[in-house]
Amino acid sequence: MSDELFPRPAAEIAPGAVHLPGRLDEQAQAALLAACRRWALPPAGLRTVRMPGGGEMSVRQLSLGRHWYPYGYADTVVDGGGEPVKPFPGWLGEWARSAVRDAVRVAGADVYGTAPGTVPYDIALVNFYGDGARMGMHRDSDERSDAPVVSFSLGDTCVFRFGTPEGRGRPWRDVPLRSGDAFVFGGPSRLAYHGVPRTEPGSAPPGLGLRGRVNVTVRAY
Ligand SMILES: O=C(O)CCC(=O)C(=O)O
Ligand SMILES: [Fe+2]
Repeated sequence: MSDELFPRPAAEIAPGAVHLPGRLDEQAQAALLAACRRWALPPAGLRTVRMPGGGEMSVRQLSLGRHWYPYGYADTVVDGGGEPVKPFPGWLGEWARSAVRDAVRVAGADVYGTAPGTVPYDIALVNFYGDGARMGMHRDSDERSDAPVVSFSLGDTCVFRFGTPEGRGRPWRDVPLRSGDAFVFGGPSRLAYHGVPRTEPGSAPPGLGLRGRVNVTVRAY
């Protein structure tokens, strides 16, 4: 990005886990945020997720293509009002495939198996982090597909903690994700534990007009 003091290079954080800084330019960030604001409206809009143990996630969420609930996918908001989930937009799948093609340039042609750029992405989870929201260490393991997960970040910078498939503890790496960054994890890291221990309130680019952080993770079922 043009306002970087030092350029942040693309980096492989763990085998098959690639940070792509500045993947979305200002215009693409604004377009994705505008779409998130439309998707956040009811029906099947932004909601507070209740965990089976009775607690609530501090991150508010919505789904596209398939509705995620703890722990599975459904066609309707089965743990809420029962509405059909909003469709997954084809352009978002194209953005994800394009990020995977870039990740392959960093991590190597074989890391995600064959033809990573042709993955039929059909699900997105949109996460909204207000001040103080966080996401505990978890694996994205409710999908049947082993296609790489692609995440796009908007707004406040966060610390993205990326560990191993073996357990939620160390070793892990803490990667700052800024507005416009993408992060791709697949291959040997597809089921790695990851989470967001904190965001930096007020760190969003001033021009974006967002207080908080939005993350969009694109997945194949
Ligand atoms: O907010 C993030 O960067 C990560 C989100 C995440 O891990 C998820 O939605 O499963
Ligand atoms: Fe996740």
